Amino acid sequence: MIEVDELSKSYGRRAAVDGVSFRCERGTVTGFLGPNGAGKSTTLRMICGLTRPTRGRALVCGAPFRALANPGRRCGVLLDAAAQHAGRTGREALALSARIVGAPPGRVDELLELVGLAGPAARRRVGAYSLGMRQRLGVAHALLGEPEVLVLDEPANGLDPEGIRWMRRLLRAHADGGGTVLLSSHLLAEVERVADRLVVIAGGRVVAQGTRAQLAGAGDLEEEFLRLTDGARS
Ligand SMILES: Nc1ncnc2c1ncn2[C@@H]1O[C@H](COP(=O)(O)OP(=O)(O)OP(=O)(O)O)[C@@H](O)[C@H]1O
Repeated sequence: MIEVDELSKSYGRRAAVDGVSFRCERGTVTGFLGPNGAGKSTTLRMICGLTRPTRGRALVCGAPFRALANPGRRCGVLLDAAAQHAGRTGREALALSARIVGAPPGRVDELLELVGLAGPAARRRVGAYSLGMRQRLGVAHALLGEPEVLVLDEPANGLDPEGIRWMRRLLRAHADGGGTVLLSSHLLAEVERVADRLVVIAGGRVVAQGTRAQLAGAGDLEEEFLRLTDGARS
């Protein structure tokens, strides 16, 4: 479970995130949606203890991320798939993280298989990976410690249609198994098919949250999303 309470971050006089509050319950996928520059990444970074809030707080499994004893076993994180060591093979990178998290030896091959990087792909250097392959490896890293919570920033970036469907099914299965998933996107179509709840952010503020039906009823969700975020694109 994730609890975000009045989370705010200012850079100088500019508020990147301003009083953002929402909850992600176990067994659900929450889509965190907003146009470019809305404050999604900054919010996710604060949830994961990488950016210090100016105000407010975020709890993951009941505690601030930085206070979790072995965070990789509670909360799997994929914030920037491009930020991975280019010189290691996919398998080496994952094996190294497995040791840090304390994952059993067999987990690396199991995950490479799960994310579609088994075989020759696992033996290639990460520097030669496409963005989609890096996203897959990033997801494997996030899943290493078998965490309850997953926090993923734009995980569908660079994935082809088959990859997007694979990601959707993986996240759905994680939530259906009792996990908690929070994923961001600036593309409504990517998240509306998998998310149980949507949190829409624009200009650093939450402008709507709820189920699809609560947000748009029988109407057009895309129209509603564009209306809600109109004027807040930067
Ligand atoms: N380190 C920083 N210093 C100054 N301003 C920042 C910093 N990080 C983010 N910002 C600003 O905060 C605002 C929100 O940025 P953020 O990256 O959180 O948005 P986003 O919703 O993730 O956007 P995108 O979809 O384009 O990735 C933007 O105006 C951005 O320029």
